[in-house]
Amino acid sequence: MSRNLLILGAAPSLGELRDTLVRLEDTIIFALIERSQFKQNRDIYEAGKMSFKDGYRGSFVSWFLKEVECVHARVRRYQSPDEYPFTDNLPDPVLPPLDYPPVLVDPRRININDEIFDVYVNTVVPGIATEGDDSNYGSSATRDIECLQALSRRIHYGKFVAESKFQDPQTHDEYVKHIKERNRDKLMELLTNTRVEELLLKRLKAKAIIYGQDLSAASAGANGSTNGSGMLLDDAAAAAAAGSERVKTRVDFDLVVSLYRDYVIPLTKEVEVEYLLHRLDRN
Ligand SMILES: C=C(O[C@@H]1C=C(C(=O)O)C=C[C@H]1O)C(=O)O
Repeated sequence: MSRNLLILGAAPSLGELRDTLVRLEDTIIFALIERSQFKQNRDIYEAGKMSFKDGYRGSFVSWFLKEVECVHARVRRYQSPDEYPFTDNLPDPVLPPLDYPPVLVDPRRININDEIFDVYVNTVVPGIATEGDDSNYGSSATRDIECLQALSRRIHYGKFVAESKFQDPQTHDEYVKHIKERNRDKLMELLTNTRVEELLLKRLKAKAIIYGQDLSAASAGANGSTNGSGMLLDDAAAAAAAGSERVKTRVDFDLVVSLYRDYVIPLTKEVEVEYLLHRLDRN
C-alpha cells in the first residue's frame, strides 16, 4: 500500500495490506544483504565504547539512530501512522501537519521498537555478519538503521491488518467479545492465518536464495555464463527457484526465514493483539 493511500484516506483492504507486506520482504532482504557486507563490529552496539561531544552516553548506533530520526522528525516522518521512531523526545516538524484520516484507533500509539532493536542487535546482526571488526562503523550503522526502520515498519503494519480484520463484518462481533473479555489467546487465535504464514515463509526462502546469489561474479564460461559459485546462471536460477540448498548466497537464507518465523511474524501478531486490546478505549 503506498503512503498516498493513507493520505487519501481510503481504509486499505486486507489484500492491499498483504501486498505491502510482500513488498516489504524485498526491502528487508536487501537491507540485510547490504549489512552483511561488513563485520559485526560489536563495539558500535555497546554504550560507553565511544564518547560524544553532546554528552550522549549510549552506543554509537543508538546515537546515529537518534541523529537520523531527529532530522526525519523535522520533515514529519513520524506523523505518518505507519512510521514509528526508536528515539523519544523528537523535535517538532518544520512542515505543517498532513491531515491523515483516522484509519487507526490507536490511543496509546503502540510502539515495540525497543523489542525490535534488541532482537536485531542480539540475533540478526550475529546471524548475517561475520565476527570481527573492520572499522566500517558508519557504513555498518547506516545499514543497521535501514534494517531497523524496515523491520519496524513491517511489524507495526500489524495495526492496519488488525483494524482491517476488526472491521470485517464476518468477524467484528467476535473481536468485540474477545476485546471486552480481555482474552489475548482468543484474539491471537482469531487473527492468526496459518496458510498466509506458511506461504510467506516458502516465498521468503526462494527470494532470499534468488536475491542473495552473487551474480556480480557472473562470467561467460566455455559452456555458458556462471555465477559466483561457478553454477550456470540458468541452473542457479532453477536451483534457487526450487529452494535448493546448493546455491551459495550472500545472506544466510535460513536466517532470513527464521527471522520471520521466530520474530517478525510473532512481533507483528503481538502488535495486532495489543492494538485490538485497546481498540475500544476512549481516545
Ligand atoms: C499479517 C497478518 O496477520 C498475521 C500475521 C502474519 C505475518 O506477520 O506475516 C500473517 C498472517 C497472520 O497470522 C495477515 O493476516 O496477513
